[in-house]
Amino acid sequence: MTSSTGSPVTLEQLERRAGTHRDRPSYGHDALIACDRLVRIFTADGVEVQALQGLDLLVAEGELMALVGASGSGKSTLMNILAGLDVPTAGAAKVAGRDLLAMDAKARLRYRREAVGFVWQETGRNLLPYMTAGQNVSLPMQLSGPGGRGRRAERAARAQSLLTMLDVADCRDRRPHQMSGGQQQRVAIAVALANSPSVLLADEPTGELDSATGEQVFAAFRRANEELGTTIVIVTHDQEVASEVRRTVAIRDGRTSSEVLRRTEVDATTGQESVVAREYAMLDRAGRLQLPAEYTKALGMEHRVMLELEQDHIGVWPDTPNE
Ligand SMILES: Nc1ncnc2c1ncn2[C@@H]1O[C@H](COP(=O)(O)OP(=O)(O)OP(=O)(O)O)[C@@H](O)[C@H]1O
Repeated sequence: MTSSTGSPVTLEQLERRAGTHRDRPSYGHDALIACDRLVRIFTADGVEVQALQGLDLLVAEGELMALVGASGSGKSTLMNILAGLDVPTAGAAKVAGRDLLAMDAKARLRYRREAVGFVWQETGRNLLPYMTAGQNVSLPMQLSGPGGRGRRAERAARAQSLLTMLDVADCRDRRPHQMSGGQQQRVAIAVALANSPSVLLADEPTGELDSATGEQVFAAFRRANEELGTTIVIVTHDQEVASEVRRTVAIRDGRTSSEVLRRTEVDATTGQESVVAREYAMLDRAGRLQLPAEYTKALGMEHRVMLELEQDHIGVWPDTPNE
């Protein structure tokens, strides 16, 4: 074997290299959500659908982030896995220290009750129709652990404070059909937060609402994130929601393909604040990079491209065999 300089690699160098690798912290060791080469294959009528094709995703504790992607790209499949409702075919997924592939039925139930909360698009799926908002929020606390969480009065007090935080205290004694869609979704967030989950997952939570109401619901997520520190992942088609979070991750064909990061910059002379957004392509751990379809189409890139390593960047050119 030779090194990059052409000289033979010594045993000592190989050992040192192996040692560095051993000491390196594992992928996503400090992330609250770590998906590593996640694969989910569905078989329907003998046909295989690869809904997730080696998806990598890290979410830090305390983040409020959005997932976007075309219909069928795998967003709901990922959310169902993170919610503990579905199990991946291969890969690894850890949420709040729990290995989602290794949980038995009992651990999975506890995970769903205590570690994650979810809010779905269909308002009717989030709340029990015959219970008031206050009862809906108290229920998960009652169901968790032996004897439920705290006494009845404590549960009612917590329900009241969550409803107040999310600006729907006036709905406490109303049943879902007596509330607007936006109020129902905010009560649903309170239900999801009842057992102080580490992660709150929301699949198109503003999908059935008009934009003004959707904004109020998004404000409720933001409040939960800021006041309780809950990590929140929202799947959305809503451009408004996607542009209001610090990080938006796009999923394409069952993989994370690009990411938009936003940060606030303050103008040195005027002191005025503005949000600067920057788009990044994802580089997976095997070095694979997914080029945006519009870029490859614009330059007629297909099958293979030419690469050149420059001092501070890598050049990518269309394959032009006749030149
Ligand atoms: N239970 C299932 N059985 C078979 N195929 C499925 C199943 N669930 C999802 N799929 C397929 O997996 C792919 C990803 O679906 P998924 O629902 O995760 O996409 P999505 O990004 O959430 O789409 P949308 O935005 O329309 O909800 C699709 O091709 C879908 O048809």
